[in-house]
Amino acid sequence: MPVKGHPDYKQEVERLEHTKEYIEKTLDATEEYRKLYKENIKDAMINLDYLDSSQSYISVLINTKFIEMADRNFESLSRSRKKPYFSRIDFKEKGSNKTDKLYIGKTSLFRAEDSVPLIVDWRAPIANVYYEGRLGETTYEAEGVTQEGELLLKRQYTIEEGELKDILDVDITTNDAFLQASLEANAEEKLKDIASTIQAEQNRVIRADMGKPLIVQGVAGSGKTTIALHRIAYFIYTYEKTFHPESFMIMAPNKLFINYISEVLPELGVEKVKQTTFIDFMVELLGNKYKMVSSENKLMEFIRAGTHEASTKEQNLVKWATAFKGSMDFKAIIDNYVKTLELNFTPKEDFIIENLVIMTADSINSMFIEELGYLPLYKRVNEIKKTLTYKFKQVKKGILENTEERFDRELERLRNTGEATEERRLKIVDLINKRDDKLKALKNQTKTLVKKYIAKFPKVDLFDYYSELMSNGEVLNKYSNDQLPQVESDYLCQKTKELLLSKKVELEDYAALVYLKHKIFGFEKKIDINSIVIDEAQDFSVFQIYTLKTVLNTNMFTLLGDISQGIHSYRGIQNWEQLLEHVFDAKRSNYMTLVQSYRTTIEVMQLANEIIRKLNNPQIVLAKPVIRHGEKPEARSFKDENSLLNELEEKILFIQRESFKSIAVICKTKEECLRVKKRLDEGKKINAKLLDEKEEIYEAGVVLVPSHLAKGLEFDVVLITNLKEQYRDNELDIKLLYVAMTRALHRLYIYHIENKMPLMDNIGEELLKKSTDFQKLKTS
Ligand SMILES: Nc1ncnc2c1ncn2[C@@H]1O[C@H](COP(=O)(O)OP(=O)(O)OP(=O)(O)O)[C@@H](O)[C@H]1O
Repeated sequence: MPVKGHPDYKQEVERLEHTKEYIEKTLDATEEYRKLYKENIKDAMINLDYLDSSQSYISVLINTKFIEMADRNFESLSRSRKKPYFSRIDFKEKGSNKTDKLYIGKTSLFRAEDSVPLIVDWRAPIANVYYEGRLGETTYEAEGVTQEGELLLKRQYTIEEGELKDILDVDITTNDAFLQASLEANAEEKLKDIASTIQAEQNRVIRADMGKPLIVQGVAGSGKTTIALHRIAYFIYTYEKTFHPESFMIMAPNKLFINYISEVLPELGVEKVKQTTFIDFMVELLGNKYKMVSSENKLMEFIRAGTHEASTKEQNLVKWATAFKGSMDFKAIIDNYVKTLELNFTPKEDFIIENLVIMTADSINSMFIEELGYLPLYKRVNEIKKTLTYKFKQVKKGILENTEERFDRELERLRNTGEATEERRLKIVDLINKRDDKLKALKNQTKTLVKKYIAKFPKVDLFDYYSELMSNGEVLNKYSNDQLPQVESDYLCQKTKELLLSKKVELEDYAALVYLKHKIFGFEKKIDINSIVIDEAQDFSVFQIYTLKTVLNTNMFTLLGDISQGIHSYRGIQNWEQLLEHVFDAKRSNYMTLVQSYRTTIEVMQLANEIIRKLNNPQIVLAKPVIRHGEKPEARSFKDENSLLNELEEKILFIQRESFKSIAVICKTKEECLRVKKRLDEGKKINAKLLDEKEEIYEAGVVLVPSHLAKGLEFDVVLITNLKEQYRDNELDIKLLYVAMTRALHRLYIYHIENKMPLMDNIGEELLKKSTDFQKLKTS
C-alpha cells in the first residue's frame, strides 16, 4: 500500500513535523544554555579570588559539567534530526483507561513544559515491549517492578531525510519486512547499528543481567558483534549514574576489526568506550620491553600442514606447548612457583637495633604470608617497610633515652671519682664526644636501618622470574608436581627461553606474564575497567580469560563467539563449558545461544552448513538463515592458474557492473592472495587491496583476504579462490572454508584448480552449481 493510503498518514506526518520542530527548538535552547554556561565560567574566572576561590571554583566546575551535558544532548539530538524515531507502540497499562502512544528512536526527547516523552530511547525499559512483545497482553520490567498491560499497536516507519516514506503495522502474521529490507541492503564500509530491527533473541542478549558473566554462542552472522556494541550502549544508558563510558572495554581481534566496528557506538550516541585488542591491553599492563613475535606464523604452519592434527613431530610439540600455555595447568604451575617465592621471600635475620629485637624474622615472615597474603609480593614489602618504620619510631625514643642515660651515668661516675686532673677532664670530654657521636649515629640509623633491612628482600625483574620458571623442563615439572611429559615440557621451555633471550615473547606468554605480574608485583595504576565485552571469544584460551577476570576483578564479562569458527582452537577454548568450569561460577552466569543468521542468503547458508556438518561435532548447532533467497553458490574448476585468474578478473568486473560495493577474494593464505593481486594489478582493470592484520583502516571495494583474517568481516560478494592450496577434510580446513563462505551477504563463488576442493567433492547440484572451464557458465 502506498504510504499516503495509510489511514493514519496525515496524523503521522503531523506528528513527525511536530517532533522535528521540537528538536530544532530544543537544539536552539541547548545552544542558548551553552552560551549562558560559558558566560558563567567567564564571570567565575574574573572573580577567581585567590583568598576565597571556592565559590568561583565550584561555579567553573558545575558550568563545565553543564556544557559537557549540553554538548552530548546537542550531538545526539542533531543526529536524530533526519530520523527522529523508527517505531511506535501503543501501550495501555493494566487498570488504566489511557493508551500511551510511544515513539521509539535512538535518543530520548521530552517536552520541557510537561515532561511528556516525544521520543522514547530504544534502551528505555518500556521499549522492551517493542522488541519482545506481540500484540495483546504483555509485560515489561522497570526498576525491578513488572508492569502489565496491553500492546495495541506496533508500527514501524521508514523516514528518510526527515520525510515519512513508509508506515508498516506489524501484526502476528506479518514477517518483519523492515528486517528484510535492511538485510537486502549492500555492505557498507563499516558495521551499522540495528536499533530499529533488533530481534527478540538478540534483545535478550542485549538486556541480559550485566552483573553476571554472559557467554553467547552465536552462529556466523547471528549479529554477535553488532549486539555486543548495542549491549554496551544499553548498559551505559541504564547505569549512566553509576558507570562512565570510559570504564567499558571492548576487546576485538585486531585493529582492522576495531576500525570496522568504529561507527556503531557513536551512531548510538556512545563515546569514549575503550576499544582495544588483547595484545594491546597486555602491552599496556606490561610495557613493551619485550616485542611480540607474530602469531600468524604459527597458524600458517598449521594451515600449510593442512590440519590442526599436527602431522609432524615438531608440530605436535608446537601444538602441545601452545595449548599448555593457555591452560589452567599452567596457571596452577605459576601459583606453585609464586608460593615457593613467597615462602622464601623475607630475610632470615631479625630486625634489630642496639641488640634490641624490634621484629623477629619469624614474625615478619608470618605477617608477610598471612596478614598481607592478599597483596602481590612486592606490595607486601611496602607494607612491611611501613610497619618496621612505625615500630622503629615507637622504640627509637626509648633507645635514645637509654643510651643517653647510660653515658650520663658514666660521666657522673667519672666526675665523682678521683681528682680533677687534666687526664680526667680529657676522659670526660672524650666520653661526651662519644655520647654525641653515638646519639647522632643512632638518629641517623633510624633512616638507614629500615632501608638496609628492606634491601635484603629480593629485587628481580618480572621477565627474569618468568625466565627462571621456564628455564628447563625439570623446573617446570617440579612446580607441576611431576605431572608434565618430559619431551614436551623440555621443548616448551627451550623455545620460550630462546624467545626471552632475544627479548621476545609470543601471544601465548601474555596471560602468564600478566598473571605473574599481578601475583608478584601488582600494577602501578588501578585498572579502571568495570565491564568488558570480548568478541570472537572462541579464540581466547581459558587462561587468558582467567587472567583478564583476575586483573580486572569484575564479573561484568560478556563473551561472544562461535565454536564453529574457532580456527585458533589449538590455542583457544574447545567449548564454553571450560570457562564455566574454571573461570566463572556456572550457577551465577548466563549462557545464551543465537541460531538465527542474518547476514547471508538461504542458499549460501545451506552450503556453509553442509561444510561445517563435516566436523561431526554434536555440539555444533547449524545456523538458520532468515528468509532471504539469493542465487545458488557457484563453483568453477580450472585446469590451470592462468585461465582461472583470467576468469576471476572477468567475474569481478561483471560483479562491479552489478553495483555491488564490496567484493572479497578470499584465499587460504596470504601468499595466494598476493599471487592473485599480482595478476589483477598487471591487468590494470581492478584496483584490489590486500587486507593485512596490521591494517588499521578498513575500506570496502575489491579486497584480497587470507581466510583467517576474514573472520568477523562481511562483503556483498565473496569469491573463494584456490590456486595451489586446497581445503581438505580436516578440522582446520573445514572451519576456514566455513568462515570464508559465511562472509558473503549476497553471492558466493568458488574458483579453484581441478581437484583442489576435495571438501566439496560430494556436494550435490541442489546446493551448488558446478562447472569446469570447458563448460563455462554464462556470467549473466
Ligand atoms: N536484527 C538485525 N537487523 C538487521 N541486521 C542485522 C540484525 N542482526 C544482524 N544483522 C546484520 O547481520 C550481519 C552480521 O552481523 P554481525 O557481524 O554482528 O554477526 P556475527 O555474529 O558477529 O557474525 P560472525 O560471527 O560471522 O562474524 C551484519 O550485517 C548485521 O548488520
